[in-house]
Amino acid sequence: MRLDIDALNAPEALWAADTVYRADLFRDRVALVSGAGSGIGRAVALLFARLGARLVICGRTLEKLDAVADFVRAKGGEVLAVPTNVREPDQVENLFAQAHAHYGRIDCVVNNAGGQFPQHAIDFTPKGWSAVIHNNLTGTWLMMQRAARYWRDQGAASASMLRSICNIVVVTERGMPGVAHTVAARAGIIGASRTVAVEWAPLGIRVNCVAPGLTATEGLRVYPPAAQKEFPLANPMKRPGTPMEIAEAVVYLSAPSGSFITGEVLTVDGGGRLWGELWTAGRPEYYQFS
Ligand SMILES: CCCCC/C=C/C(=O)SCCNC(=O)CCNC(=O)[C@H](O)C(C)(C)COP(=O)(O)OP(=O)(O)OC[C@H]1O[C@@H](n2cnc3c(N)ncnc32)[C@H](O)[C@@H]1OP(=O)(O)O
Ligand SMILES: NC(=O)C1=CN([C@@H]2O[C@H](COP(=O)(O)OP(=O)(O)OC[C@H]3O[C@@H](n4cnc5c(N)ncnc54)[C@H](OP(=O)(O)O)[C@@H]3O)[C@@H](O)[C@H]2O)C=CC1
Repeated sequence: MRLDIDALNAPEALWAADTVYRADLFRDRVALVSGAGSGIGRAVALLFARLGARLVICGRTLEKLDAVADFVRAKGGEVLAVPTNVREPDQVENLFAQAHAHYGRIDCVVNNAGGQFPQHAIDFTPKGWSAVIHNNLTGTWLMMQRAARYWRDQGAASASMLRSICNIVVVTERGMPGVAHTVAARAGIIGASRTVAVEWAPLGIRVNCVAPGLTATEGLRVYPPAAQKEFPLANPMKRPGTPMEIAEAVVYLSAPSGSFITGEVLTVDGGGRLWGELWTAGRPEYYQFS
């Protein structure tokens, strides 16, 4: 399979890509995107910026954030970049404090930061399991809860406020061999999202998830060549999704187009939930065809 990862993720290409949304959709809004220095998070941040949003972006690596921020500013957009490890409560606190001090408001939060390593579950060490659970379950949870407290402290919501949380997860229905730790973490986020969609509705907050299937980002390079070779078998379309396709789904849920949607998981996987095989750590002999 030829994955044109660099071309699909180039900021200029993302900025020029077709979008179904109107250019002022997020004018005067503030969108906070985690893990925005690369891949899906960067595509989401750039789409928000193209649609008029002022950005808060975070991730652990300042250089990656600066590159995105410089690009957006060169296009006339406004960005606050705050290096943050979402696993650390104090850093999450600092992120929201800086965002409020800078803009005085936050409208949408996209919890995209995350990742894992491929390994057969029987070989997980306690430390490896914990690292993935902390990154993807605890980190996303800390961001969700901080956002809800922020909006609660802002007072009653008005009809014009978005107050949207969108969590990037994985498709969990059939599990995913080779990444059981991340499937466990993301299933936890889906369950928590459905629960707080109810608890936080009185605060005017909507909570949804986007579950991408195989998506062509830099992140795929951590997978072994044997797994990468089989990635076209991941869905009936026999291709990876693009970061722009995921970004359009995130915007759909975050914008007024999603105003009657909460507690939902929007799967964007080319039908991979219905047909396909994704052996992230390679196909075991037992499952070979011959
Ligand atoms: C095609 C498949 C689709 C599946 C759907 C999802 C796709 C994607 O998400 S695409 C990619 C997204 N991006 C990434 O996954 C980024 C790369 N991953 C990581 O950064 C790490 O995996 C991390 C999430 C665990 C990073 O956390 P961190 O705390 O920084 O972890 P450490 O590097 O310190 O490692 C802690 C601990 O974890 C075990 N471990 C880490 N890497 C591996 C590995 N490659 N193989 C086996 N075990 C690993 C290990 O126990 C580490 O401890 P030490 O042994 O003491 O280093
Ligand atoms: N690509 C795919 O096929 C799929 C991806 N996903 C999920 O989508 C999200 C984005 O992945 P993708 O763009 O592909 O891969 P990337 O690896 O490019 O993106 C992950 C981003 O998250 C940041 N990040 C990771 N851990 C933390 C942390 N603790 N605190 C703050 N930032 C963090 C990373 O930056 P830094 O290291 O600088 O902190 C990086 O920018 C992830 O949650 C991923 O698991 C889900 C399904 C499929």
